[in-house]
Amino acid sequence: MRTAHSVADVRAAEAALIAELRRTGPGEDVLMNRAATGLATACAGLLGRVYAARVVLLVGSGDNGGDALYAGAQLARRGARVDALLLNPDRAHARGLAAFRGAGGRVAGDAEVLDRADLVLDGIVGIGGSGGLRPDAAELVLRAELGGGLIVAVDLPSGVDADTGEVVGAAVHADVTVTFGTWKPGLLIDPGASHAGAATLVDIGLGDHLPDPAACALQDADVLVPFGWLLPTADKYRRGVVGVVAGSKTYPGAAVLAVGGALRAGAGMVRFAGPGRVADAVRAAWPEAVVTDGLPSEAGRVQAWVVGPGLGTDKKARRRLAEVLDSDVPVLVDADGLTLLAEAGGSERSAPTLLTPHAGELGRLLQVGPAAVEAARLTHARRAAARYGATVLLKGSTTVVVPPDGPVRVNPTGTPRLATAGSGDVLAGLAGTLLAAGREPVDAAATAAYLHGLAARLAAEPDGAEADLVAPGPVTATDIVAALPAAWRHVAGA
Ligand SMILES: NC(=O)C1=CN([C@@H]2O[C@H](COP(=O)(O)OP(=O)(O)OC[C@H]3O[C@@H](n4cnc5c(N)ncnc54)[C@H](O)[C@@H]3O)[C@@H](O)[C@H]2O)[C@@H](O)CC1
Ligand SMILES: Nc1ncnc2c1ncn2[C@@H]1O[C@H](COP(=O)(O)OP(=O)(O)O)[C@@H](O)[C@H]1O
Ligand SMILES: [K+]
Repeated sequence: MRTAHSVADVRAAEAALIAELRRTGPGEDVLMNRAATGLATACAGLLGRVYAARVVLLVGSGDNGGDALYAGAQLARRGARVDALLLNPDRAHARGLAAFRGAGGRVAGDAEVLDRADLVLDGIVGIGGSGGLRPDAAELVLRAELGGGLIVAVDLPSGVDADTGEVVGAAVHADVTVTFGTWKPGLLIDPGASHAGAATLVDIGLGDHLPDPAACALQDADVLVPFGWLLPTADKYRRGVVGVVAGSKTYPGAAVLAVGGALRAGAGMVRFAGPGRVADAVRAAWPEAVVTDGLPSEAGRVQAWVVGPGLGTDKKARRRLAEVLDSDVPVLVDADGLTLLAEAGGSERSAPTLLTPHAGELGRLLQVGPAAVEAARLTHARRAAARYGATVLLKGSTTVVVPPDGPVRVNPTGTPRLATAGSGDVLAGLAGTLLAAGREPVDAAATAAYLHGLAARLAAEPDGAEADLVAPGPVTATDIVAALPAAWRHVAGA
């Protein structure tokens, strides 16, 4: 699990560690020196040959600039030609600047050095930042970007909000980000995540001083293949019976895709309830589904419901949604189900509810526009979780899962290949089965998003989940369903 901590928690952990270090001996700037050593090592790796390389530091007035200066000093000692552009010369980190000068680093009088740099270190602002870059900093960053050298962000790209990934105004687009002590949520969540480039973590010893994370991102090893599959005593009820209420005359495909996602998530049984023609389409595509063209209440007992994909918003759809929400089992509400839920202002339920909106649907749930949601994904997902007393999986360029309390999950397997009609229906079925198998909503949602992204990557490039962006060829929602077994095998290491 990749874990990220809030700025407040990072600061508290740093203070505790510094106090401990002071008791046992080492003096000033010891953490900053650890950070700078990790940073200089990463830069040396990127440069290949440090001797005679041209490095420029963009130095703000806080400790982030201090990191850059100490790292610049180390590179200068190894023979790099290092120039520092001080945004606020009177307030640059004094000891860092002295070390930098002592190592042969130079303070540049002109931004021209950016035009010829092999590598630019962005030490303008780190976790102490607020808002976008100030105009003078933004001008230098633009020049650095045009200069064509590699841009390495110190701790996080300046202008990105460390706690949320929000970017208000200008921000650095880094090729690489070297972050210290722990991940920051803003490096995992868009738009911040797309400013970070390839991000790496340098350990500075905060370990024991860090509390529970604010956000986590699953990795392969965290996705547990349901044990029930392997038990000789497994039966279809123990593996999970999921009910799917989806599709309409206009959108029969949504039902077919949601049922496909549910089946390929390993359901013991998928029960489907939908109107005649939709039921026929589901029967034809998935003979293994147990289909009724009656109401959800006539479908038989299930351990979780999925309601909403392609459902429509007419009177019949309302009735179906109401029946499902009245049940005492976990319910996943998606798509048209969310539009109806937004109209109703919510629903009182005894069992957990999982909402899976995209930005437009989340906007409807909160009466704000989709652009506002995209710009502040975590903030809005949190608001919806609180308002609706539900776990919220917000889809899009970074899928985030917000439980009513506890750490947020951020999905690392997402790929723009998923942005194809019907792929959300597959995700709904997939997450619904995991709910039916007894997973907590946050776990069901995060695991489903992880497998969904992985399946899209594997559909594009069966030989490697990592290669998805370079592999040619489009991926359809049906391809994602077909690749789900390969995604399970991938996480199981088979
Ligand atoms: N505290 C510690 O022990 C450690 C801190 N470290 C570094 O210290 C950083 C935090 O340092 P600080 O708390 O001094 O804060 P920062 O250096 O992140 O930023 C504070 C300074 O930036 C200015 N500023 C704020 N928003 C700005 C914006 N949008 N545009 C331009 N300037 C802006 C502020 O006026 C202030 O002078 C971390 O990100 C990390 O790089 C590391 O050295 C590890 C150890
Ligand atoms: N830019 C993107 N990067 C990664 N994933 C994306 C991107 N855009 C959309 N997705 C994913 O694609 C899926 C689309 O779902 P949704 O919007 O519900 O579409 P539909 O209703 O057509 O099925 C979601 O899983 C979402 O997270
Ligand atoms: K920075």
